[in-house]
Amino acid sequence: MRLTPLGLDGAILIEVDRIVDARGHFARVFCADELADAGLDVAIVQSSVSFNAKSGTLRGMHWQTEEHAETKYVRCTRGAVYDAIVDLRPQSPSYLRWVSVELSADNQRTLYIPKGFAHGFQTLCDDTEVFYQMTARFAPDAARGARFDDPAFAIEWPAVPRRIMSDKDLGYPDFQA
Ligand SMILES: Cc1cn([C@H]2C[C@H](O)[C@@H](COP(=O)(O)OP(=O)(O)O[C@H]3O[C@@H](C)C(=O)[C@@H](O)[C@H]3O)O2)c(=O)[nH]c1=O
Repeated sequence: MRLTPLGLDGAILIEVDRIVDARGHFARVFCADELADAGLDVAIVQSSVSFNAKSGTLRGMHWQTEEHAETKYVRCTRGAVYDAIVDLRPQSPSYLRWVSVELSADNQRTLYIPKGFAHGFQTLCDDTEVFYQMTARFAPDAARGARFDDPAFAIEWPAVPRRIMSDKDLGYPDFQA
């Protein structure tokens, strides 16, 4: 695996090294020992799948507060997404900055998102599946969100003819820094 820092403190892009043969290829996408040696949090307690029927579906921006804060490993296992994260840790050198990466079934990348970040994605094609693993269990009372177009972050999203979003995600008030 190859680990590349993304410019926001602690956020990392994990890429695979493919071992190719006549059948196709093999690649490791997660190794607790190797990732822990690199300083990553590997204490995964839940994994979830998000299926998105239509291109232009946007979920986010989401996080959990305080003791429920979660590190996430995010992969796209079918189709492709534009994935965006925002550093919401006030003490961080990258506070309120965002980055995006394209994750797809083809590129087999994993986005490592530390605790204290908001996370969201927009699908780039129909029938897209996102698989993600977390180090904290889902805690609805600790779940928080910010609007994808919040001016405090000004994330640049790919243009789409129509964005498909939940009412919850459309309704967050402006983020209060
Ligand atoms: C996230 C989550 C939701 N749910 C339920 C709550 C609700 O009834 C239904 C759909 O929830 P949501 O609308 O919040 O799902 P969704 O918008 O897909 O939420 C996800 O968005 C991405 C961007 C993330 O980063 C994830 O951590 C998660 O917050 O599933 C669970 O039971 N467990 C979970 O872990």
